[in-house]
Amino acid sequence: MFITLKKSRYFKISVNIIKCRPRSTVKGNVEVASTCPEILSFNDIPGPKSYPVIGTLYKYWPFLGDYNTEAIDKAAWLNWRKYGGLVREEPGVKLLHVYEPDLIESVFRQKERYPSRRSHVAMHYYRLSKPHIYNTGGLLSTNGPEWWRIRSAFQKNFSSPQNAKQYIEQVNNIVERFIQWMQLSKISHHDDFLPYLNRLYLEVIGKIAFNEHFKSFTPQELGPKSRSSRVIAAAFGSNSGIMKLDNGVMWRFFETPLYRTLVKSQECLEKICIEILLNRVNFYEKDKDDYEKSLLETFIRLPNIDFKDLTGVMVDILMAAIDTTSYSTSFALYHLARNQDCQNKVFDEISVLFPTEETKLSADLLSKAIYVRSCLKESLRLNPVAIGVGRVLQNDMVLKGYKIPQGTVIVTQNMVSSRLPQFLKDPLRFKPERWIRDSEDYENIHPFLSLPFGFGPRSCIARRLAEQNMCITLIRLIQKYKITWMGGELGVKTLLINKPDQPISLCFTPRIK
Ligand code: HEM
Repeated sequence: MFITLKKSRYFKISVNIIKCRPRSTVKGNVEVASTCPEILSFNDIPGPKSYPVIGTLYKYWPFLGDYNTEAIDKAAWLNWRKYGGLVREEPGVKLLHVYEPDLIESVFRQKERYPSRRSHVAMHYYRLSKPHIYNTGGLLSTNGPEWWRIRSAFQKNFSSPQNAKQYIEQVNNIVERFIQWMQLSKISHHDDFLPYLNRLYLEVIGKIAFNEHFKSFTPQELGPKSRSSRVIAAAFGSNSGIMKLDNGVMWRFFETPLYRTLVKSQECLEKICIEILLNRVNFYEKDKDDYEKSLLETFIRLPNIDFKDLTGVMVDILMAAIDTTSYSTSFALYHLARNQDCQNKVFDEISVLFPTEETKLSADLLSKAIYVRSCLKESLRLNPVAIGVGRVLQNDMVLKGYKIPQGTVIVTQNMVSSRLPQFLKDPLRFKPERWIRDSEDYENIHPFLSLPFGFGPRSCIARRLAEQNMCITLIRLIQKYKITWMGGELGVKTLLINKPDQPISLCFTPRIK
């Protein structure tokens, strides 16, 4: 007798117990359960054919393989259709793709003292080869107790709600200056808006994190060789090669062009960070009372954190802050520009919360901008910057009747799952109301379906700041302009961070007062 197990809570509870339990089998994309006493092995999990020595690595090889690393989401879709909710691969490591939110939850509910990721492997190698500059591979790439040493030191100042709130005014001022610059520069839909958002968020993170004004909208800084242009290019140069390097092996034997780009980008970021850091250390020592509080200022006073730890975290911040926030804002603007009814609701909400342009943007008003925040949530569901979340399993576990050994690299496929009709209604539609409790379109969405900032102690350290910064940008832009989308259907290039695959072509029409 077969029963469907797709949403079974009983099944969710059973996945951690290695005993006789019902297990499901997958036939194409249809999941059915059978009563079966034994736990199956990792190799029994459906997935592409694995060969001796190379495993499934051939799938990633240029010309031979059918995976395009810049369109890895397409491969994830095909695998889901072909193999179902768990997909096994072996590109040099045991790799498991997990699609169903119940199973994703089980993975994250494992008690792990130091949740680990296998990513930024080449960057980790590069930083450890420079012990005079770095103590560790940094927050993004380090695992184990050394990761926790730096994460626990930095996270209080980074993540607490109180800490995020204190930057509202500074960020608002930067966004308002940006809008004035847009007006003066007569930005039109012929311009790609993304590079301007990169500059905006460089200004924002520069101010919040280092109290550094990059002046990136001045004519000199808009040039390609300026400091701000080099930082933005180096952050992108670091991020865009990470996934290919993680999947490649040649860089371990000789300096491949991609590894060289990574090294050059890291060198550029570390040089600029060290200059800022030296400046700040001297400044704080001279004049302790007269400064604007930046993250760096609080970090410098941390016990057990030295200059090399600070360099690592500053480079991580520049790498992690610019592309993520500007891509996410681009997608939010895209969805709002294509869904004028939603944009009108945002405008109505803003008009009530901010009756005049002089109304001060406060933490209290931001917390009341429920529709704006739901739009962001909905946009991040449809277009998360990462296809999913990666973890290295610390202990053996059983998932859907299969034994998953310790050391397996798990990739949760939230981007695909978040677009599946099994898990929410009308999934391809941009519908912020689905997140609003008192709306009639509210859906009780599984909490592990959309995880744009990851989950648990290893989740994005800057989530609150990033959400707040994007909210402020959306509020100020939509307050001023009716925004229309002038491009085609927007897709993604999967470069570790999902980049819009075409220019952000927006028409900004000033709203009539
Ligand atoms: C919309 C903006 C952003 C998104 C969607 C985002 C998303 C993510 C995700 C998915 C992770 C991995 C989480 C996990 O493994 O569970 C992450 C980690 C991280 N993010 Fe963000 N992020 C954003 C902005 C930022 C900003 C602005 C910063 C820095 C100021 C930042 C710094 C970091 C760092 C340092 C980590 C590594 C944390 C660790 O491993 O302990 N992120 N982020």
